[in-house]
Amino acid sequence: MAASTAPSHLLPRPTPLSSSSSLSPHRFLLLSPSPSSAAAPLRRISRLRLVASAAAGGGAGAKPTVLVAEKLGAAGLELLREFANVDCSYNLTQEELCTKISLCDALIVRSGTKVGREVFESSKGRLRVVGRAGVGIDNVDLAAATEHGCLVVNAPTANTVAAAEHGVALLAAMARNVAQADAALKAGKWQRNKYVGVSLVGKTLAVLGFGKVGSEVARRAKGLGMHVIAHDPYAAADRARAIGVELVSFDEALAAADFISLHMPLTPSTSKILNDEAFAKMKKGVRIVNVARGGVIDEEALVRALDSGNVAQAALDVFTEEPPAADNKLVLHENVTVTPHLGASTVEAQEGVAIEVAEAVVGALKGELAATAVNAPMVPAEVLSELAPFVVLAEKLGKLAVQLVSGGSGVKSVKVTYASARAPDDLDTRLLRAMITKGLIEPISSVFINLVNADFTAKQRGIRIIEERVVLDGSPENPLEFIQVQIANVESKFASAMSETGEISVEGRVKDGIPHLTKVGSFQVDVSLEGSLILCRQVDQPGMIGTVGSILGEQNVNVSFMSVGRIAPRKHAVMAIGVDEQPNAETLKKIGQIPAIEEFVFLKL
Ligand SMILES: NC(=O)C1=CN([C@@H]2O[C@H](COP(=O)(O)OP(=O)(O)OC[C@H]3O[C@@H](n4cnc5c(N)ncnc54)[C@H](O)[C@@H]3O)[C@@H](O)[C@H]2O)C=CC1
Ligand SMILES: O=C(O)C(=O)COP(=O)(O)O
Repeated sequence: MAASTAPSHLLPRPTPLSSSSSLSPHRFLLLSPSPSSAAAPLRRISRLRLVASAAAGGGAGAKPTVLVAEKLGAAGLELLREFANVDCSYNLTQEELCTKISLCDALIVRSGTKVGREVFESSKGRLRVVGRAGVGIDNVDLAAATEHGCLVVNAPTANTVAAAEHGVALLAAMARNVAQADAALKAGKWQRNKYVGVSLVGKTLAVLGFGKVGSEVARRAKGLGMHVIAHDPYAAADRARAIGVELVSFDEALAAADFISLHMPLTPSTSKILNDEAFAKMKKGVRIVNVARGGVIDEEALVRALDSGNVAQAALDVFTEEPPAADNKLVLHENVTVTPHLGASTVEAQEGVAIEVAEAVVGALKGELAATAVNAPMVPAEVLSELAPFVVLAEKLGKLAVQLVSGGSGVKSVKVTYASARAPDDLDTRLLRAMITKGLIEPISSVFINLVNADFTAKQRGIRIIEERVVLDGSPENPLEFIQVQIANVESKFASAMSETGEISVEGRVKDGIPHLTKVGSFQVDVSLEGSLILCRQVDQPGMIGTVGSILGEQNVNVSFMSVGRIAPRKHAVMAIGVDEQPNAETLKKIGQIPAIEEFVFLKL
């Protein structure tokens, strides 16, 4: 099936098995099960599909359209062009971007384009992927992307070394007044005394943010003979130890540093982390390098600290507002060295970033895994392939359960039970939860649910999904024995679907790779979840299967599977009948008129 015609769904990220917690901006990847239509039998499912339909808005067979809004390396463009129509339109105004975006399936930006809520709203659901050709995603409204089911991917590794090298370049250039001396000499001034610098060797460098760039800066600074300490609340001490760096508290870092280098993302908790209070805790004459984000420094406070001499020098690659205003006091300050956000701007890094982001965007449009996803969970490929049939089962159980609710709405509390012989830590249920949510919500709304927006949408609709694990004895070879979906506090249009404890209850298993419905209410059944399903409760008596089968046969409705579950012989039984075609109203009426049939329901899978 062409990627452009594949239906797609996304799946959620690993969280504890407790609730439908909202997605947080962390690495992820999206998936959707292979098409579940008759054209793509479940038996053939070999892997899950990622996010988005490449054809969104483009019609069957149409190539997706990728808008590249900032300059991208040639190798990345080439990769994109093999798969998509590529529109390179640089320097768009917000208005132009919003106009164009409704015709695009993917958007690629660097740090210079603000991808705010209005962009997602203007896309009218067509935009499936935003690719950030770099690390920082502070210019992308992740909450809005998630709400609109749009995957955000970045290129987190290809510019690490470039950013670290730029940090070290600024550190050395600042310490030796390279930029100032260069400008003076070009202006005809030979000022050897004015530009006496300070040495790096033996000085203490505090790296704030010990991630990819921070640790590469630390490694290089060690090579320059500096004593390196780092502050990062989330970094592992052994990783720091391995390169001879001591992790310290924020205040300890500020107090001990001769040089401070910033390498954390801009988030609400790092915004203006270097402010008046922080500058007051630093050694007098400290020197600061920022190749992270302008917003992590309170720029006005830095001007004050520079003017007072508390901070001797700063070297800045990034600014709160980019480009900064012509009269920006930091840019004009004689003790500040500036570059125009060049950290990632090496030939090598830009080629690498372009390839990294193009691969992620194309992969996401094809429905493959996005290892660099930012607003959905990342699930290892081997976990995905193992879970594939269970993911299909999860969606179908959600779909069945919600169709059994009378009135079709009012679902507020859903309990999902996963029965498995595996240790709880060894079963990632995020995908399953997302697909159950998809199954529950899509039949009763017009919202498209994917891995990105499943938890958000459930929460928004007031649906609480409680997950529970039943740990079974036996071989943990299969990830799951069964999944049970129960909807509480609702009535059912098929009373037999109610469990003894009063919830609508459906249970399923995977048999030979095929999802099966194995229990409805308290009745055991066994019907493969393909096509559609008729559930009947009848008096258990001979000839029922034949009677119903011949009514369906009269309308040429093919029965794929039949199973009868009964509580006791000659009492009540529930018959589950899988059908390839949808019976018409007349046929369903005839089934309902069979005297022994007490109730029945037709369910679409
Ligand atoms: N100037 C430029 O052109 C470039 C800038 N960057 C920026 O550099 C920064 C770091 O990038 P990477 O190292 O690739 O990211 P990363 O995600 O590998 O590392 C960031 C680190 O900051 C830490 N962190 C988060 N909150 C913190 C806090 N309150 N205090 C201390 N540490 C905290 C995280 O735990 C993480 O270890 C990002 O802001 C990125 O946008 C990255 C590449 C190029
Ligand atoms: O990767 C990052 O976070 C950067 O800051 C690089 O930004 P750029 O892609 O050069 O606009």
